[in-house]
Amino acid sequence: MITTEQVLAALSNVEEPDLKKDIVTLKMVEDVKVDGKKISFSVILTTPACPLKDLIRNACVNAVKHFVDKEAEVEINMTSRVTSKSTNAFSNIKNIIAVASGKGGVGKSTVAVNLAISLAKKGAKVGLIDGDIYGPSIPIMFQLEGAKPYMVQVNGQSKIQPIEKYGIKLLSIGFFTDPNQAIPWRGPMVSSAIKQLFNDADWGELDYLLVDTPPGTGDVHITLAQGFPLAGVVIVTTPQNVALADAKKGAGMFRMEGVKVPILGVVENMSYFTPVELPENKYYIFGKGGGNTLATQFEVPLLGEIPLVMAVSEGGDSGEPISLQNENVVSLAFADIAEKVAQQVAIQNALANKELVV
Ligand SMILES: Nc1ncnc2c1ncn2[C@@H]1O[C@H](COP(=O)(O)OP(=O)(O)OP(=O)(O)O)[C@@H](O)[C@H]1O
Repeated sequence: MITTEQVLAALSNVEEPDLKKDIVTLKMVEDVKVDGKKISFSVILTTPACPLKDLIRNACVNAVKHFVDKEAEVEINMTSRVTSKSTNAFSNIKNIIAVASGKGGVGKSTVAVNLAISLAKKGAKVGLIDGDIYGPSIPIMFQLEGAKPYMVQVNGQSKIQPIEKYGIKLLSIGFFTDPNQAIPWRGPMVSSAIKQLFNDADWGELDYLLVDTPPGTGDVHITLAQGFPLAGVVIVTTPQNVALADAKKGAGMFRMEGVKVPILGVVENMSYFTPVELPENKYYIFGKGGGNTLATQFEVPLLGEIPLVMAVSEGGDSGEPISLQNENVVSLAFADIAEKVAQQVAIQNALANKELVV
């Protein structure tokens, strides 16, 4: 007769490739049930966007068949519980991810929005803060210009209710300012506005809260890096040398002593132009390989390369970001980037919690 102990012993041969420990030691296996040759259990991944899901599932099936019974009928419920740093002060927001660039106009907001949508499509609970005080573009990208968030009472306190669209909870500085009026932002004002978006809003439970930051390194970045337990930062660049040089400075700020925010990786946007009618033709109009060089210099992954495609800017302007579509080259690229970001967050959390030693 097969026992649950035998199943667990077999599964202790399955290694989580990123965390480099077996899935039983990592407490990723739950609800083991045995009924004759029918064996079922749950595997709890570190994120619903886990790129290793199929690999781990296959390894589990193989381990049970190899070590327990080759005729076993294995049923696995692949589920997830998103991890967080144990020092994270927010009990409801598991991971805050900043999206930053050195230069303006490289597609930072485009990446932040499509990344948020791609993570939500994988089943994660996602929030997005538009912290680009100088040019908040998220209201336009979600067709929410002029929208005003409601206030709600939470435990006797008045809180801002984020606006929900496409399954994402959103707050933008743009919801509280007049788009026709330029605001002379001073350091302390910036800092308190950003803090309010976090602390005075009713975010509920979130797996990932993405923050779109202004270009460069300024008060928003300092406030975030010093005041919040960031899970990491995603650096967006285009391939040109000028963009790369600025991206290097931007990324460098997060590496400074006293800041030390993990860089999750580099996204190269507008990597090449591809005509709709000839998708196999790639024209590297801004140069080739810059994002990869930057990622190598910082010893971080290149998370992906997004082509220059008209549908991306059309999606942004019309309030229907391209990642809402399914079988599209760009939305597939963003889906892949979302998996890689979630994977890097899980690795950084494991490192911070001393569950992973490198
Ligand atoms: N891969 C792409 N293909 C085509 N157009 C793109 C692509 N990425 C971004 N764009 C367009 O380029 C413009 C700038 O993008 P976006 O606003 O995302 O940049 P940003 O870096 O956030 O800018 P800012 O400096 O204002 O914060 C937008 O019109 C956007 O739709």
